[in-house]
Amino acid sequence: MDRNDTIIALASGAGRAGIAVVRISGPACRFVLETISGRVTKPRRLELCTLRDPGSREMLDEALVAFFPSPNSFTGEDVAELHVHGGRAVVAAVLGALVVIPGCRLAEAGEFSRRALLNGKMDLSTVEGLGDLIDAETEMQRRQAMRQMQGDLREAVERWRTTLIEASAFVEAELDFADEGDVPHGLRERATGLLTSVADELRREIARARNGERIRSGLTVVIAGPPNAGKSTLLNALARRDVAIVSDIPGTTRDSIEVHWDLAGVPVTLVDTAGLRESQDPIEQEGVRRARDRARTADVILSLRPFDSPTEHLRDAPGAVIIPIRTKIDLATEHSDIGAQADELQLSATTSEGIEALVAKLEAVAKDVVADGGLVTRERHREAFVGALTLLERAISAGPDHPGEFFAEDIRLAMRYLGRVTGTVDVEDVLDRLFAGFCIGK
Ligand SMILES: Nc1nc2c(ncn2[C@@H]2O[C@H](COP(=O)(O)OP(=O)(O)OP(=O)(O)O)[C@@H](O)[C@H]2O)c(=O)[nH]1
Ligand SMILES: [K+]
Ligand SMILES: [Mg+2]
Repeated sequence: MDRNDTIIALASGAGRAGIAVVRISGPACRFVLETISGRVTKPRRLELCTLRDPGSREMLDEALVAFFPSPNSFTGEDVAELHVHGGRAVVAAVLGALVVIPGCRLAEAGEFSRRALLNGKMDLSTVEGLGDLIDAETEMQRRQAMRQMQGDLREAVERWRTTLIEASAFVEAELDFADEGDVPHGLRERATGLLTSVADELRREIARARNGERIRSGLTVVIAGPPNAGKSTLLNALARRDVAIVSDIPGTTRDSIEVHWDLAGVPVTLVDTAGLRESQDPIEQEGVRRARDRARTADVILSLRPFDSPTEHLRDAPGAVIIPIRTKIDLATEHSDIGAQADELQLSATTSEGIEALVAKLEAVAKDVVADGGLVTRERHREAFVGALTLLERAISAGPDHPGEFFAEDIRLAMRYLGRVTGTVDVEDVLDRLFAGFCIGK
């Protein structure tokens, strides 16, 4: 991947559209404009130009052209945008004409953003925010991505790093004075005070991290319970679609069936599972194994049991919210009813009783997640925060007799962890993975 190449890509979505945007970035940008549109247009103005094939001079399209000279552009390099008519053949012809210009080639996935990062226009956390913004499917994902793209995470990390640098300065001073055998009072205490303030903030963000990750990647809600509890019926009712097969034969559902759902702006994957029971049938056994697997990693478990079954609800799912539900209550008679357990939601898919209350409960869970979202949106951030916190806690608890050199080293390593979040250190580790998920032209 040569950084001196001028890169070209369709920046808008593929397929038929009114307008398509072709983006160009790199040192040959001016030459490209001269070649294809006859002139370099005025900076940051849209100008109507006739695009011509560089070889045959045949007209390719009428386009609005914008030129963003370096360094005031998305990538920091000379950038141009060609707003062409969005037909597939138009786009193919324009791209075809551009890539034969010397020094030009098609961009790789995420290459524009990578250049923006390498040229200091963005840091790793804001590039991630941009990626998430483009992938955002729900309102809360959009808001979260926007905050990160605008630099909320970066600013916090930079603030903490500044505080830690200040703390290091006190320790350095202490080490200097120690050489002279006359250490002024309170330097270590002041350094420890600064570390404590950063550690407190890190701890708070780590506590909220799961919620931030849930907003980004979605909540998993698993419907679990014995065969014929009405799990598939409930999935269909919530999805308002006939997604899963329902029958009065126990063991109908084998595979886990997933439906995507937008719950108060939070993306949700709703999973219907095989009825939990002992079975001789190897396929059903596998279904039950998958059901238990999904329940183990769920954020919310809808634990179902029919009104006439004494089944115990799942209770031991660490980290998950469990909503116990008693189903088919439309069928309950004095003889058959074995009674409600405390905290059970009463539900009938036939009469729709309880459905609204269940949705309200789920929305409340989603709202709690959103209300306590915080700065962390990815496991990568959480790991860096945990790493930094561990070192700060070690330094804080070591006490005043801890050698200053060790204290300073812990601070330095903690700063290194924080630097991973914004990409000031170890950036290459993360880049390839991050940009692989990007589309071409981003
Ligand atoms: N009367 C009544 N019948 C229901 C209700 N919910 C489900 N049923 C019936 O109960 C039977 C089982 O429903 P399913 O949705 O297939 O149950 P399941 O839990 O998915 O069953 P498995 O996939 O076999 O584990 C079907 O005949 C449904 O029509 C309800 O609220 N009231
Ligand atoms: K069934
Ligand atoms: Mg089922």
